[in-house]
Formats: sequence, C-alpha cells, structure tokens
Amino acid sequence: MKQIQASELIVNPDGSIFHLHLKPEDIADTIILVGDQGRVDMIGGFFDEIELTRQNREFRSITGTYKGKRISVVSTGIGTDNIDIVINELDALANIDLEKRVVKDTHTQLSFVRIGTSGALQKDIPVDTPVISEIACGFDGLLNFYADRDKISNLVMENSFLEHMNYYKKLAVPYFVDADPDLYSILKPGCTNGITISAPGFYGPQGRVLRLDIKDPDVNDKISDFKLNGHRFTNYEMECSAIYGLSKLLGHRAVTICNIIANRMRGEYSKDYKEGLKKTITNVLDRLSY
Ligand SMILES: O=P(O)(O)O[C@H]1O[C@H](CO)[C@@H](O)[C@H]1O
Ligand SMILES: O=c1cc[nH]c(=O)[nH]1
Repeated sequence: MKQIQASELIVNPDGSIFHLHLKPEDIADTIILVGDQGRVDMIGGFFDEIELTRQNREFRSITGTYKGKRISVVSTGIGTDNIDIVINELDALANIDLEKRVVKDTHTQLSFVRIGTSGALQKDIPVDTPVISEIACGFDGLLNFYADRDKISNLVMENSFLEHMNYYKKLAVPYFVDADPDLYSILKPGCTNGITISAPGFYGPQGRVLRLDIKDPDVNDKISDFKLNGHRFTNYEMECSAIYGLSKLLGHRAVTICNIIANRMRGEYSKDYKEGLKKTITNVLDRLSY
C-alpha cells in the first residue's frame, strides 16, 4: 500500500489533521456543515450533550448527541476553496490511517448535511423559507481539478446550460452534481427543491452590482428562465457544489438545505433570518435523528 508523504497529508504533532485540528475519534459519521462559525454553537444549543469543541481559524467543530444520535457540526467558512479543505480532511480522518499514512482497507461512508443561507432566483420563493438543493451547479470550477469530474456530473444539463447562457469562455466551466437521493428524500418535506448555484463570490459572481459593472447584466434573468426536464434554478450560495462533487468522488453522501435570506428577483431581504434558520435547524436535526 502506497504511503502518503508528509507534505501531502499534513498531521499536527498531537496527531490531529492540519486545518481542522481534529483526530479520527473526534468525528461522528453524520456531519452538519455550516458556513458561519457562530452557527456551530447555535446548533450545539439544541444538543443533549456536547463531548468535544475545537477551533482552528474559521473551522469550529463540535461533536455531541441530539435525541441520542451522535452528530458533529463543522464550520467551513465561506467558499468552495474552504470546502476542498474540509471534505478532504474529514474524509482523511475517516478513511486514511494517519499514523501509517495509508488508505484504510475498509471504507467509512460519511453523511454531510449543509445548513446554510441563500439568495432566491425565483419570485415565488419567499424569504425565510428553506430550499433543498436537488442538484448543485458549481460556477466555482473546483471540481474541474479532479480526474473523475465528468463521471459524477450531469453533462447533459451542463451542455444545455452552456448553450442557454451563451457562457463566457473565460469563466470556469460549470458542473452539475446530484444530492444523495436518500438524504434528499429524508430532508425534502417542507422545502422548495431545485438547482442551487454555488458562486465563487457574493457580488459580481452572483450578478450583484454595487460600483462595478458585471460582464452579463442579464445573467440572473437568463438563469431563472432555464428549464430542463422539470428542473429550474432556485438559489445562489457558495459551497454546495463542491460538497456534492467531492462527496460523490470520495463515496460519501451529501445534501444541502439553505434558508432564503434574500429574494434577488424581488429585491427583498429577511427582517430576522436567524429565527427562520433555527426552525430549519431543528427540523433537520429531528429528521436526522428519527
Ligand atoms: O450562511 P452560510 O452557510 O455561510 O452560506 C452563505 O452565506 C455566505 C455568504 O454570505 C456564503 O457562505 C453562502 O454560501
Ligand atoms: O444572496 C445570497 C444570500 C446568502 N448567501 C449567498 O451566497 N447569497
């Protein structure tokens, strides 16, 4: 079995993984991912008990139990570049022997559930309601670096979207990846479903204009008009695509639910998004622990 070099898999002197500062025994098989480190303690506030709290940089982690089920919560910070770190390191904790530096013989499948905030791309999706990402669309380009990108993505939708948008050639080619079907059906009740775009920025890459003009001023109208086989775009956020893509490549399960805090087509913003988000969090925890 090939040993992974010290420069490629970085382990801290205490045996924890480089960025997350976690050891294999610290994580549960079910892991909730959130962007905001403050949301980790919000979710922990609903737990029966917390066995571990850890923080390094923007990566805050807890592990505890909710209604008897062991769950970890990890903050990713913003963006798919951080997701590359978080998913690869959580997978390494589960599937690589960190002392021997070899991939383990038996695979442990992790379940990732992202709970985030998001901007709606359809007029009929109200603020403070949850959207579940049936399909993720990555504008970020992260998955394009990995060898089996085409094997796990929906190339028919990709080509149809490129044509519909007359996609600007200097942007990263977008990729489309499905949610895990089992997690999706467990968490779908009560949510609007659709295609979620993960953008590599909050402003220009999501069609926002403050002082800088953007390449395509009609981008959001064109996106919201796109339809294929009954699927439509529902929302923008910044992490889902890489979570779905890397999870699928690594043999894990993933789903994303985001509360809508802004409706981009109506120009509306939530009055108190944290209240609605708490309801979505307890719904997700109840369904995961059932
Ligand atoms: O609330 P979180 O989980 O951070 O999600 C959304 O909010 C951030 C932007 O404000 C991005 O991370 C986006 O994906
Ligand atoms: O519009 C929004 C709202 C939250 N998060 C995003 O990425 N975009």
